[in-house]
Amino acid sequence: MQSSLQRAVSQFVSKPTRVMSPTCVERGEMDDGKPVWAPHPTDGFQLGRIIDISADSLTIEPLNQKGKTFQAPVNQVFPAEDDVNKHVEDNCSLMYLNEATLLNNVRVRYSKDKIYTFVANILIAVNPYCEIPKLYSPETIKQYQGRSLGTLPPHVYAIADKAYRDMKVLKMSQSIIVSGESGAGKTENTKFVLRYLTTSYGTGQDIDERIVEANPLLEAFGNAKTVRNNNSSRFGKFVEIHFNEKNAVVGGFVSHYLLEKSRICTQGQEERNYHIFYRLCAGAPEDIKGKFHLSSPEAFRYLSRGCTRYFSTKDSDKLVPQNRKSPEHLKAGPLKDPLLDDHADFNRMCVAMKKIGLDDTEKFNLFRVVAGVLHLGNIDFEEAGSTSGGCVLKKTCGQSLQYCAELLGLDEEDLRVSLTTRVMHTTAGGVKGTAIKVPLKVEQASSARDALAKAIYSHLFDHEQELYQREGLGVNEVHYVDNQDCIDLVESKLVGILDILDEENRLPQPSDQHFTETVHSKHKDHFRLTVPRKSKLTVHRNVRDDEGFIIRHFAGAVCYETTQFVEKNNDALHTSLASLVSESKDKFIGELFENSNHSKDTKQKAGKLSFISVGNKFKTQLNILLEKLHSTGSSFVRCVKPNLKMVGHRFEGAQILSQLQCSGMVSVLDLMQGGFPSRAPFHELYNMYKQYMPAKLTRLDPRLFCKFAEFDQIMKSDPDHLAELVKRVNKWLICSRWKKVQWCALSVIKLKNKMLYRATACIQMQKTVRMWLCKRKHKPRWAALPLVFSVF
Ligand SMILES: Nc1ncnc2c1ncn2[C@@H]1O[C@H](COP(=O)(O)OP(=O)(O)OP(=O)(O)O)[C@@H](O)[C@H]1O
Repeated sequence: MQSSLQRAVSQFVSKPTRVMSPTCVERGEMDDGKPVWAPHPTDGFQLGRIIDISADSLTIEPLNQKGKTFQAPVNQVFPAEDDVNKHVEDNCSLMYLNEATLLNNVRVRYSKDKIYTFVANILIAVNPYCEIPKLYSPETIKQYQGRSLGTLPPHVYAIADKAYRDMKVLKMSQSIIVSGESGAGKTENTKFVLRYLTTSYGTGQDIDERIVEANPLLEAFGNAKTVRNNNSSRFGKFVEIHFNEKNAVVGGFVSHYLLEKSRICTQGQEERNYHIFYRLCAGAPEDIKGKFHLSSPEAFRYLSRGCTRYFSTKDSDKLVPQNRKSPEHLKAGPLKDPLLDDHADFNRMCVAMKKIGLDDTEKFNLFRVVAGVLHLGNIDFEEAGSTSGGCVLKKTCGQSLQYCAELLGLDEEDLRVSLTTRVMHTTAGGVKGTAIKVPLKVEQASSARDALAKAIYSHLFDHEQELYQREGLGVNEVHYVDNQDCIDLVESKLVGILDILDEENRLPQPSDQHFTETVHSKHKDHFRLTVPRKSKLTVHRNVRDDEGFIIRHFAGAVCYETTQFVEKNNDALHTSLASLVSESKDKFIGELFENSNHSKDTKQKAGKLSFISVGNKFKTQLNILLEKLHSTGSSFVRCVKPNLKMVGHRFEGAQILSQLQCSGMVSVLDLMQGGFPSRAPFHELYNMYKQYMPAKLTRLDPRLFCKFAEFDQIMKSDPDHLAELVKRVNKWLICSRWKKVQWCALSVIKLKNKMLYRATACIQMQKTVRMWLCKRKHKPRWAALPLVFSVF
């Protein structure tokens, strides 16, 4: 491998001949018969030869299909490397930097189980969907400690170590931003970063363990199977690791934002609710199962409408009693995933709970509430048949009501009444403030039940987090960012989609259709917003204009179907239910709702079903996250999902290419066109790094100082290599000075020769001019001489 010093020197001094984004045609390379990368519908790019060119397209003959040709736009054809099977650790060391060579490099590396690739200091991580031997072993962790980027093969550990060293040296907090689509590997890579930092730079105390162990519990309550990812995190996460003045890990801070609450009550047919529900059903010991009246997922409305199969292996499937399996599971068998196993994960989760300091009672309480939510979902309503227009509980639901009340510590009758009526306080006429009970219709009671389930579960989710805080791991809430004009469309005051939605929620009779129509009418000419029928996809074209809208995001167009938007935007729980749970005689449930806004708000605004905007919460959280990120240095990991089938060793080029484009990697390559991976004024770099350089080097002029090396390599935090590096830099400096001296001597000689030449030329010119002047002066006399001679 080329040493990084050499890389740095070649980058700044001799400037490698790189050919960048201009197409091969623009550079006149088309007629030398070299292979080029041309678009391919599924592979992203294919190798071919240019046969002909027209004004804006090229005729390409694929290398593997001689005689067949196709047309490709000029700007989508790129030069290929001479050896297309060659791969490099840092994509920037390729001769041609373009999206096709990037995709090919990532492809070749992926085929050799090299899932990580650098593009300068950004790490691309392709999800292998299988275990790669030794990739994350303790030995590998050791190898990366204190080693600079580029000295070892690309790895998420290298990024973690760089962030750690930057924090140590620059005395500034660092962020590692891990991005990618669902299932691309963000959670896994974040876990590896945590494991790396706590293993390498922990204090050896159990706080390190707790930071890592916090994950299984968070995942159990916040992750679910979706069609795109078996273990999809349905909440945003911002994990902080705190270091003391000796740069050792002393604590952590897990921030989360907006759990997907709708999943608690409904899921798509092939999706599941949160893992915890299935783990409890599959793995709970018989005594817990009995106490919490658990059975198969099929028996619970909140689980039965989605996929009811467990994740298990051949062996663990035998450990799950038959009566806990749904007919669907018995028929189709278990779901398979190398990292998921509901039965075993239940036990793993119990161990993790113990490790983070939860005792048996706390564990029992968590499970009890989860079971309570399941039984709550089974409560059903029917019309009362009286003139009140209200509803009553279905007779068959008596047991669910009893179990639910028992598990949540509520009075059975109170729960029944609170689910079927709403308390209103009179504001006019009669005695002001008199409470009256308004009967609820079947749909209203069902919505109230679901709202209660969501509120209980999300409070439970927040309450885990509080436990971490108590144990030295904290919580707060944040959100994520997108590009500016889209953000304005969504966020701006009054006309932004979120504000339009809030406005709709405040109407006496809000509706999803009216909200959608308002969005379209307020943004009729907005470039980023359009109606579903203009979509390229048939499935979107079937959506009516008042049922959705399309936003053209940077990453591509997304069709938002607006059914349930109004409902999802309201976090409020009606008064009677909110006070019912907050006054539960069960201490644990009481605590869950103790400091909740619901109880405060609903008391204050009694009389109306208050509105708590989910969208607004989102905005606030986003700003908090942005502020945090602004105050830190950043490193980036771009995760890539290799295929939609979620299997190993399958590289679907076209969709990987689109992920690389959307993650900005292609733009990064364009940025590198000049050969400089990053840009900073010379004096800033000089000031930042001079204290870590030997005195000999700091005396140099900032411009020269900045020329000679990759500073990261010379940082104090790389002590093993510092002496060697300084030696090399010195050598380079001597060489470069010697070259300068040689150049100076040559220049002086050249100048002397030039001066001599000019002096001779001057004399020659003087001679010529003088002779000419003389001749002119004496010409009359000289001309008269023959006449005088002829007279004599
Ligand atoms: N480095 C890896 N090695 C082995 N398997 C991996 C790796 N990264 C991801 N996976 C597999 O891919 C699955 C999805 O990864 P992960 O949950 O990290 O995706 P994600 O980007 O966090 O998705 P979401 O946004 O839906 O939460 C994992 O459950 C695991 O099976």
